[in-house]
Amino acid sequence: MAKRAQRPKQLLDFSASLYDPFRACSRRWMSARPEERQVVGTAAPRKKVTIQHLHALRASRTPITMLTAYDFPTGRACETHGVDITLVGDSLAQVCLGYDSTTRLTLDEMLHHIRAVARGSHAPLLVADMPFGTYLASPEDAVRNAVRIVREGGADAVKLEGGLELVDTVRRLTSVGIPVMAHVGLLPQRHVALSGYRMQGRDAESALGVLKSALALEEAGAFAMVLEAIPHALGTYITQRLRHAATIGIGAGAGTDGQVLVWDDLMGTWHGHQAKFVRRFADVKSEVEKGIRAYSEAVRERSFPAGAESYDMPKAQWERFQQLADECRVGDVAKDA
Ligand SMILES: Nc1nc(=O)c2c([nH]1)NC[C@@H]1CN(c3ccc(C(=O)N[C@@H](CCC(=O)O)C(=O)O)cc3)CN21
Ligand SMILES: CC(C)C(=O)C(=O)O
Ligand SMILES: [Mg+2]
Repeated sequence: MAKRAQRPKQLLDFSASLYDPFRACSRRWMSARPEERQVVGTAAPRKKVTIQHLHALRASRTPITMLTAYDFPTGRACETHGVDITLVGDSLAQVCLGYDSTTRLTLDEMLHHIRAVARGSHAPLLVADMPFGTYLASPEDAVRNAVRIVREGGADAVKLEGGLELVDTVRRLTSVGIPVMAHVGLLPQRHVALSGYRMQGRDAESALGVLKSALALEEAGAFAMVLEAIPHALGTYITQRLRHAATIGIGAGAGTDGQVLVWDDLMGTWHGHQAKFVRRFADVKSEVEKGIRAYSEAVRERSFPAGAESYDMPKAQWERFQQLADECRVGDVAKDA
């Protein structure tokens, strides 16, 4: 009895319900109508990740995994393989749409991709970047555009790049019930003003600037924040100074509450410049090459399709067809029509 009181009971309950697939499955089985059971099949459905769950993960020092997704299959992969937060990042401008900067992405383009991801990713918290220029003019403008991201896109929360200048906007969004993930440090949407994709907080003054932004954005209501390209000691320090907002690092060291990477960087399918913070966890690019090479070769040597990959016709029907076909003339076709 005394032993149990010492343990953070609530946190243990969270992790059990989140990660025990059998429990999640059996609960769904009990509540599902028969027609739903067919849809559910044998795969264990995951429980929805909430902001409360994320705070619990932070409190129990369980690292949070966030990964970008840009379409239905990548969204579904995040759902299937246990990612905590699916981010429809505006990096899609570069890695999916071929723009040279995230500043080129429109809200309508973003919405098109959020909707696709949302159809595949149900359990992870679904966060979407607000594209450049959709939250800067005024807090009202930000609310109007964030409402579209939630209502038309199906996102759970929005992410905004910026510091102190966004405090009013974050307060407005959270006050109307739109959860906000902040993004401080390197701000890719401002790469021109920053003279490139440069690490931030290298000297004491600029490090203090990042800390002030982080503290103010938490105070304004951000439930979490991305820390991008800052010294690892600063990433750890900010994480410790925040009272409840979860820090998700990308190039911010191992001391943050979680990590995020761009899908194509992780999979090894991004052909452009690779930042220092990227680790390739898979080599999908070479698999793609292998697949295309083998396919083209098989087509060119006529080994594809094989008999088993083609459709048969009963022999008698084929013989009858040949007779009919031999007698068939253009004039007959016109008469049929
Ligand atoms: N594929 C991809 N991955 C990303 O992480 C990403 C995108 N695209 N597009 C949007 C932004 C742009 N990002 C970037 C792009 C480049 C660096 C980069 O090369 N940084 C230098 C820092 C050098 C310095 O501090 O002087 C590096 O070497 O890491 C960092 C973040 C992050 N986002
Ligand atoms: C890299 C993450 C944090 C992002 O903002 C994006 O993918 O756009
Ligand atoms: Mg982004």
